[in-house]
Amino acid sequence: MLSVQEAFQLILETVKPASPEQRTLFEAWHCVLAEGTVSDLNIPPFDKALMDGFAVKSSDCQNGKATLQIQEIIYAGSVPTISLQSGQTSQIMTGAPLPEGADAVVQIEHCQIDDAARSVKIDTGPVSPGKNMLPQSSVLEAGAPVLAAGTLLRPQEIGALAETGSPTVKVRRAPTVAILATGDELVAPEESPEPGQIRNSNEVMLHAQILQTDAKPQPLGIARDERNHLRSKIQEGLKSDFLLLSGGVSAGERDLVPSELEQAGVKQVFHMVNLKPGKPLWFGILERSDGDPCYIFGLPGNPVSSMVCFELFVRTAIRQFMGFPSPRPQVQQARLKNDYHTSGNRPTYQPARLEWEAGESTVSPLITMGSADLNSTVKANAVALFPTGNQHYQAGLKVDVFLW
Ligand SMILES: Nc1nc2c(c(=O)[nH]1)N[C@H]1C(S)=C(S)[C@@H](COP(=O)(O)OP(=O)(O)OC[C@H]3O[C@@H](n4cnc5c(N)ncnc54)[C@H](O)[C@@H]3O)O[C@H]1N2
Ligand code: MOO
Repeated sequence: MLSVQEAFQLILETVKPASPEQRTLFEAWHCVLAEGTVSDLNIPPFDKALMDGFAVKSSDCQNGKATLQIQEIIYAGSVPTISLQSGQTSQIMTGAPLPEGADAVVQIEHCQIDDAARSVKIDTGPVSPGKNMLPQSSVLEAGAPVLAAGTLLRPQEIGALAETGSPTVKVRRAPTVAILATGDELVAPEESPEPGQIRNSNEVMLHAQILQTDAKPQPLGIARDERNHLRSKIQEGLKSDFLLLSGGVSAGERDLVPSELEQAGVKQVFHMVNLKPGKPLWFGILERSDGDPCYIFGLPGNPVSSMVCFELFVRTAIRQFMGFPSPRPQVQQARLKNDYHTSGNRPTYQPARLEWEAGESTVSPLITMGSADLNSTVKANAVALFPTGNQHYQAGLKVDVFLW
């Protein structure tokens, strides 16, 4: 059976990043840059005052006291017209360009203006060159790289792009993701299940998981375990960039999903991965006539299996589509808080509680009734990874975890 790492590899080889598109900065939040950007100007573009006060030659104020002749007032947005000689100063506002000859700014709070004499008396500590000013291009030089391809655009990156002359950027879009829950036993969450029925929790859960990736969920409701109904719902879902089916992928007589996907022209990439929960995971691709493929995941119906498979594999595929340079889940290490015992013939991905204690991460795998026990995941904020086999792990050992 395919290992988790092999499954990741096949997903990354199959899913192609979306074609880049140009977007304004108002539409680019949480997109991934498809091309690196450079600054079109020096940052700051001029020697810039960082305080309201007086632009001075620091050599005039070395003992912190001076009386200087005022030349002009320089506001933010204006350009100084007089270069300072020794004994001269110009009043300046935060953000305004320093006049030639000035190399420091003294805060207005340390200045006493004599309007009649057009002079100012400064009484401050020693003034060193560069005080209260930001030299031209000290942050960035024109032509210097600002952001690399693959960068996720958070608010600070969007601000930096605006500052450096990239009002539109090439990004990759997030995909549309159709959700199709399958099963005769399912009823909507607002209904009271009859004997043998259960509520469709996977659809809304997948909807929320998709939103967490920034992709656009498209819920299609429930497909019954009947070929014609499933077939028409699958056709609807194949119009999206991704189609997630939940249930009907293992070995039951009404597990129609793999054969119906094949019937719809979907090429299977893999079926069955060696992990617990999530073994019956199915993945394939449809090369559509419009040129854009649809990527299809058949997620196991058990809610915890569906959730874990999404976090591991679907999230990775969506991140690959969006152009993230490292689409796989970020694994970190934490110390086991208590002894833990594993059994079974598959690597286990166990819902767990990660905490920060005494300066390090600790992890407590949660007691669960298995892949149908969604309730145990409510207390979890992480998944702990344990290899195959009957194994005793002592408290204090470091184990791999990822957040969810
Ligand atoms: N003979 C075998 N039987 C099973 C195997 C196997 O290898 N051989 N694998 C088991 C494993 S592991 C899993 S996981 C499940 C996955 O089965 P399916 O993907 O075919 O899912 P279903 O049988 O349709 O449902 C399983 C379980 O989940 C409930 N379910 C389904 N959809 C939803 C939903 N939308 N919301 C909430 N709960 C849902 C469903 O009622 C079942 O209880 O197969 C094992 N069997
Ligand atoms: O792999 Mo299944 O998902 O254990 O229950």
